[in-house]
Amino acid sequence: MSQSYMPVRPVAKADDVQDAYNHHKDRLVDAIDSTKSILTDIRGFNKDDWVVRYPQLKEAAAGPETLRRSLSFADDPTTQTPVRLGPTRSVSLVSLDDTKQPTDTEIPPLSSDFHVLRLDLKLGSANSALSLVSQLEKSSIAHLLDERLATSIAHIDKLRLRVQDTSSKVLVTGDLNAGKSTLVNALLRRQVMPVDQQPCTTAFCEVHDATENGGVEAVHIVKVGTAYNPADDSTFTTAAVEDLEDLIAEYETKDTEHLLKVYLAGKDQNSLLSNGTVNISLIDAPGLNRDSLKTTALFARQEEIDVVVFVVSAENHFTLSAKEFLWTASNEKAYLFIVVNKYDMIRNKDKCRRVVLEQIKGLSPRTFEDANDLVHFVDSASAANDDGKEAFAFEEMEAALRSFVLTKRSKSKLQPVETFLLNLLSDIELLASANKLVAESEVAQARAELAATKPVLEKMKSGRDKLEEGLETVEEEGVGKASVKAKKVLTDALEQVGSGKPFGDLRLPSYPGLLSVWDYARDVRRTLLDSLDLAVKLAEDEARIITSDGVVQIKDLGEEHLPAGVERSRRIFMPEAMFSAVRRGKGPNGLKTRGKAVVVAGGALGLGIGLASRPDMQETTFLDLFDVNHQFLVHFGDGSKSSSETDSNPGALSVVGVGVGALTMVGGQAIGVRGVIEGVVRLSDFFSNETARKWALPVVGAVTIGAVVYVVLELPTSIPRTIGRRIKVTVESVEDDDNQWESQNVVRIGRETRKVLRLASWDLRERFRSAMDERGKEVRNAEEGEKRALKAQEWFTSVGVRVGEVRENARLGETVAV
Ligand SMILES: Nc1nc2c(ncn2[C@@H]2O[C@H](COP(=O)(O)OP(=O)(O)OP(=O)(O)O)[C@@H](O)[C@H]2O)c(=O)[nH]1
Repeated sequence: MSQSYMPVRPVAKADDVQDAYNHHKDRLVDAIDSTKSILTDIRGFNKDDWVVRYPQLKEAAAGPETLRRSLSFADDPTTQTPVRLGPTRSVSLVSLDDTKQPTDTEIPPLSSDFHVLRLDLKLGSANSALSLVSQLEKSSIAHLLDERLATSIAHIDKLRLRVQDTSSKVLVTGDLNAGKSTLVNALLRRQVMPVDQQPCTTAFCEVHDATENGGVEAVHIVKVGTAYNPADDSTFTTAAVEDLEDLIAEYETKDTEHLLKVYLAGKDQNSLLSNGTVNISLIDAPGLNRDSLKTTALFARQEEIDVVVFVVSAENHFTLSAKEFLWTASNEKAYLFIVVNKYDMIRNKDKCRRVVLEQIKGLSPRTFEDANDLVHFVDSASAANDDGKEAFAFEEMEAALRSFVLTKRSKSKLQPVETFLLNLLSDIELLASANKLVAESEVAQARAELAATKPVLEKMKSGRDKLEEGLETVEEEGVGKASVKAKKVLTDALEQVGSGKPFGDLRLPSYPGLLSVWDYARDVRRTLLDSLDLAVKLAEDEARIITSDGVVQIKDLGEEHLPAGVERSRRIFMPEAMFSAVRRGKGPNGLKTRGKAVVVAGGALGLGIGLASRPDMQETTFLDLFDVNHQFLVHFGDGSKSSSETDSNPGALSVVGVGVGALTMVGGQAIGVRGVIEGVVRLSDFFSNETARKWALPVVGAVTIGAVVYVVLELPTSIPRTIGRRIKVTVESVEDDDNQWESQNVVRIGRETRKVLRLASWDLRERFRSAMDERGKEVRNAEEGEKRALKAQEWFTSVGVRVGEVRENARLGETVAV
């Protein structure tokens, strides 16, 4: 008697397996949901908050530093950071402790590369791939990663469906006439499949619960070449369950394989189909022979076939076809469930068992290793009727099959999902911990940047008003000084010219004699006009010096207020360009200059607006020689200047005036109005006297000659005085004060000074403003960067925690007890 017949509470064991399976399944579904939510969150974070970096780990050399890896990122493969790889593939920076020899438990069991989230960045040859990777930007890698995350989420959804799928298919196959249909019927607790001593099963009969067909018992004959859909009756023809035997007999004569879907109602609660956890459908396959072998092998390979039950007759052992099938199937499915049927017919059961097991050992070693659970010796024919040890053996086999289905499902459906989840979670952990390191280093970097830029910005902010004040002061002081200086120089010059003296180092021409008096007057006029122009030039030169000084002060202000690293103004102040005209067109040589500016220096003179260049000022008139009107006014002055003075013609009174003037000046000094009146009275007395009248003519003639002589002799000194006075009067006689020569020049010099200083100030202000804007932007960026990196640091830490929780809650990685 075999030990397999010993009672081992098979049903209780099957229940345990079922419970374990259900727990395993539920935990996996939870883990799948949590992992999916983490992946979705990473996608969202990658999209909205942080460009997730894709880490690459390189193995360190073996030896005491086994735990060390170097971490780099796909977008920057050249920068490598030494890291320590934790047991769950979380990475952390290498610390001093890591120099110690790692213990066995610390050695990371997982490889350092990604499993699920691996990006296929290596395109083309190794060299070009390297250059490609280095060219990939952070964002494009993040995009690739996002796609990979999306694929993983889609895959996870499929896994969830697979884990929750309760349908399971058990293919019953074996040698011809081995009792497959009898076994299926016994498992169904109903005579459904035709049983005959002759080989009779010619079609694949897939038995389902009638609930899958709306509770209706029926046989669906699936049309060859169509995808079966129970809801679409164009994909099958229907027959009654009772007619199954006839149908199968009918197919016996035909060559093509058929698939029959058999829906059964009112199934036995204890049958294999009512598993409670999975809906098992039994497929009764045709007996194996040369013709059916290939088809059945192909059928068994289908993914939805969870378990292959191989039925062998204890009487015949394995045929060649059976061996071939078992060999192929065991290579693919590893474990097979073998039912040695018709065991009742065997007398020497031990020998039979030994021989059969020996054969199984050769054909499917792993099935042999688990023979107690996977190889069963039964009598299917009497299982239902018998309640003795045959029935017990059958029951045990049934329970074992149920457990095996679940165990197989655990291995074929749950285990791969669990492995996938474990890999995915450790990928997430690697991704999160590496990004956490990046975030940490970015926090540090942002803080370092802030430490460098914030004080500079603060200093600029607090110095802004001071700079503004300084620039205003320089401008106002410069303009003030230049104006005051100009006013003084011009006033002095005008005073001097007004008294007939030239200014500066200019000299009056020497008197060439009476014959050239006209030329003399012209030259004197020119010299005196040049004097005023010279004064203007001097005032301009002073303004240039003052402006240069101001420009230097502005430069100093720039040095004081502009932060290091900001480019200083490249403008070079050219004092000679002040008060200059920019002429375009013709160069000094008369050639056309293309758009090149020619600076004509020399202020008012250079601009052609000097007094000496004004034709109206150059004109020499008779009045430059004898300003009789002036003489008269000096001696009989009405106390006010007359604007008509310059253009009045000499009349009789003027002539008298000249004479009187001459008279009065004979003595070398003016005798005053009273003296003149007295003289006139005496003259009238004199002319009323006879004798006097006789003498009058020669006396008057002598006096006139004397006067003329005097005037002529005085010309070298009187002409400069006269011309100077006239020039002074002319430049001062403009009605509008602002247009007066002096004030006009003072204003012009002040304006030009202001223009230069303002330009320099504007330049500095602009530099200061843009530097401040830039520093402000840098500070803002660093602050935002710090905030973002801090958030990322926190977020990736939480991802690590969540991954740990998922792993722990689902008890992933623990061996599932079945
Ligand atoms: N004594 C005994 N006879 C059995 C047993 N199982 C099946 N038989 C008989 O063996 C014959 C063949 O049984 P089937 O169930 O038709 O065999 P099968 O493997 O389905 O045959 P095909 O599908 O036609 O290859 C029938 O006469 C059964 O009564 C068993 O365990 N003990």
